[in-house]
Amino acid sequence: MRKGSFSALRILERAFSLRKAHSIKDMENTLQLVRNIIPPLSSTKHKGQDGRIGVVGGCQEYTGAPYFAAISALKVGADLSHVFCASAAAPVIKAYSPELIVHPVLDSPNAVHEVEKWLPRLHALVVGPGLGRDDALLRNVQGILEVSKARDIPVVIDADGLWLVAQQPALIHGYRKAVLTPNHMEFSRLYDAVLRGPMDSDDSHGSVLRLSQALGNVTVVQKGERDILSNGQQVLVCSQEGSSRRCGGQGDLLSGSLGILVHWALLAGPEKTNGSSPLLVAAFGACSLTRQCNHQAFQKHGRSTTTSDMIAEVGAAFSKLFET
Ligand SMILES: NC(=O)C1=CN([C@@H]2O[C@H](COP(=O)(O)OP(=O)(O)OC[C@H]3O[C@@H](n4cnc5c(N)ncnc54)[C@H](O)[C@@H]3O)[C@@H](O)[C@H]2O)[C@@H](O)CC1
Ligand SMILES: Nc1ncnc2c1ncn2[C@@H]1O[C@H](COP(=O)(O)OP(=O)(O)OP(=O)(O)O)[C@@H](O)[C@H]1O
Ligand SMILES: [Mg+2]
Repeated sequence: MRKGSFSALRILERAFSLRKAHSIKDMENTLQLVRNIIPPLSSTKHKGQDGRIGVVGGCQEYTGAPYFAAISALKVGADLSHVFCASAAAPVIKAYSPELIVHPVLDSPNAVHEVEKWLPRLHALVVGPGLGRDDALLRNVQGILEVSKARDIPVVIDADGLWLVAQQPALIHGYRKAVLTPNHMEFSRLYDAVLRGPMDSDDSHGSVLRLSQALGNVTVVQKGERDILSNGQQVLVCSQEGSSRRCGGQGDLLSGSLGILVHWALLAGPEKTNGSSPLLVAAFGACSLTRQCNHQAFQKHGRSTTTSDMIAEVGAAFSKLFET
């Protein structure tokens, strides 16, 4: 190798390691903000006080996704976790877990009312895991989103909930208590629908920032090799070590965890997040936790790792990241 190209390589290596050190420091600072929003365990609290979460999703085809989301909210620390699903999915989800409260209402003609009557008792909704794309169900979910917004309930929107938002961005435009958690495909579909053009794949920070701004500063979490999070003002990157195992359901773990973290973050407020947006801090917490669960499960199970193995790691991963 020529001398000039050798020193250029050294400079590049140094720049890379400085950037890495900088991003590790940023990650640690943001993890500290997540720690600040976690409510202390206390013997004086009553059931429900640390969070009651509702998951809206689950149809004939998909029963795993709403289960993963709802059980993850409980494992992270919610006291009660409800699932509002289509009637065909309910007995299956109930059979997975006695810990979930399951309402077979989503395909009923009164679906919006059936969910709305529970809203005064819920702190946050996770809308979309395993919802499917049936028009009648999506119309009901549109109504549920409208009544939830009217009551100022925080909503995490994932999976087929994002399909609905791509059809009707006005549904959540400007709603500051919404967080969207698109995967690669969901992000490009949303970007196309909202910004009326393909995203620039060489500028993922800019794309996430622009999508959030175009949606009226709704918080957007683009999941991927690195998760990129923005509220249209600030951009955070989560590159917590995970693994190369990409089994289905990991996004459901993320959206369910985020449901409870969003509630905790809003309760704690910006004083506890050092002026950063509570929703961004919550989203950073859920991304780090999901990736840490993936890392720990992969250490034990390698290629056979599934989302159930990751859920079994939630307790240890939470302690490692947030209870140090
Ligand atoms: N056990 C279950 O019940 C599960 C159900 N699921 C549900 O399945 C439904 C459809 O979800 P999908 O995520 O398949 O959504 P889509 O139907 O939009 O498909 C996304 C597609 O993008 C591909 N993709 C993902 N990341 C990519 C990347 N980085 N580059 C290129 N392609 C990429 C995936 O292979 C998938 O085929 C949702 O309701 C979802 O909740 C999933 O959550 C997985 C688990
Ligand atoms: N290439 C990758 N490397 C490391 N982590 C990744 C990678 N892609 C996604 N992840 C992580 O996996 C988790 C789920 O993201 P993913 O893109 O699989 O969501 P999803 O497609 O919605 O999942 P689901 O199957 O639940 O619908 C996120 O925490 C994300 O950070
Ligand atoms: Mg998904």
